[in-house]
Amino acid sequence: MTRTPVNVTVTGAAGQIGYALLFRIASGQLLGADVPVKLRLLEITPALKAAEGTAMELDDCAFPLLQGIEISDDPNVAFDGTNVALLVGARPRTKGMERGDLLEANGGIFKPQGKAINDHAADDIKVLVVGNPANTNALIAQAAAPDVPAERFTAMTRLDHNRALTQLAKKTGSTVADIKRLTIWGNHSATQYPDIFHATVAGKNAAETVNDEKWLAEEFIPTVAKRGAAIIEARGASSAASAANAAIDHVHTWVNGTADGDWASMGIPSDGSYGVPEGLISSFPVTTKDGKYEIVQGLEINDFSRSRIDASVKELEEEREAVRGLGLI
Ligand SMILES: NC(=O)c1ccc[n+]([C@@H]2O[C@H](COP(=O)([O-])OP(=O)(O)OC[C@H]3O[C@@H](n4cnc5c(N)ncnc54)[C@H](O)[C@@H]3O)[C@@H](O)[C@H]2O)c1
Ligand SMILES: O=C(O)C[C@H](O)C(=O)O
Repeated sequence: MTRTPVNVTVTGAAGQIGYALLFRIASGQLLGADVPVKLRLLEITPALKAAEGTAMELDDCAFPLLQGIEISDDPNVAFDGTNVALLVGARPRTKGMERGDLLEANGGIFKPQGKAINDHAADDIKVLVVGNPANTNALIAQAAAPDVPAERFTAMTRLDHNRALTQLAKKTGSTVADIKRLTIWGNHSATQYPDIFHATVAGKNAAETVNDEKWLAEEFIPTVAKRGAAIIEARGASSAASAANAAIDHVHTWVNGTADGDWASMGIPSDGSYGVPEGLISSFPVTTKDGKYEIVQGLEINDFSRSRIDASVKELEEEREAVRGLGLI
């Protein structure tokens, strides 16, 4: 194998998403079956032993593409020379915690990580934020990394995208492979807007195929937007394997490109497209090629979609104001 290994850092590596993610990265599913990787696991000090246990299991898989594992509780070490950073570890909301407290606690994680990325990561660094609130955590990390191009900081809405694909496939009696051009707009939260007006099912417009606005408004959108809470209710823990799968999809698509005639959803810094204020990290339809993404332009946004996109964007603006008020950006 002659290729230089790609350094991939995973934060929160001893957590449940970390456990579902690391083996897939090491097996080549993140970047490609011919791309060797070196893993850097970042954890808080009390979780280092658990991360070591995961590293032992990774060793025991004898993955041909895995060329090294380093474990650290220091972001300056974990992000040194890294090419792909998956920021998974975050502070969950606990009982009695207000939203402001949650944002502040996560600021204490994502600000130093952003700075460490700024100071130590490789020039081609790509960052995916998974830890919630993902869009605003990405904004915090980005603000702490002024030397890294802003567009390298992204937030995960691919799980929402995948959830929407399956719900639409079930409704239309098709398979997810039949569906193209679905979009998640806005925040990775209950205000997100899964949009099927530009989607196609087996080549036909999805909204026309469904032809059921009541289902769209009262079943599809709430099912997708509240799926995270439904999983927590059912499992007693938040989604892990499906979140890890979406992280794999997000980075794989970013690096390897979207298929002709299709697009994906990514939380990315807005350039002002579709009336989303510049700089907000909001989900858009994107095509990707050669490791770069572009927002799909020229989509007609009807009134039904407009009000829902605006509501989610408003929430993102409020989160941005809150972290600005806390001096985090
Ligand atoms: N964007 C999405 O679609 C999506 C989906 C599912 C879950 N999530 C979020 O992903 C995050 C992780 O979920 P999980 O189930 O793996 O949680 P988890 O609690 O099982 O694991 C989190 C890990 O992060 C570690 N951690 C905490 N602070 C850290 C720091 N400063 N540096 C490094 N590691 C740190 C913890 O020690 C823990 O091992 C949560 O915020 C969750 O809400 C997002
Ligand atoms: O961790 C959560 O709050 C839910 C998660 O973001 C999900 O969408 O499954």
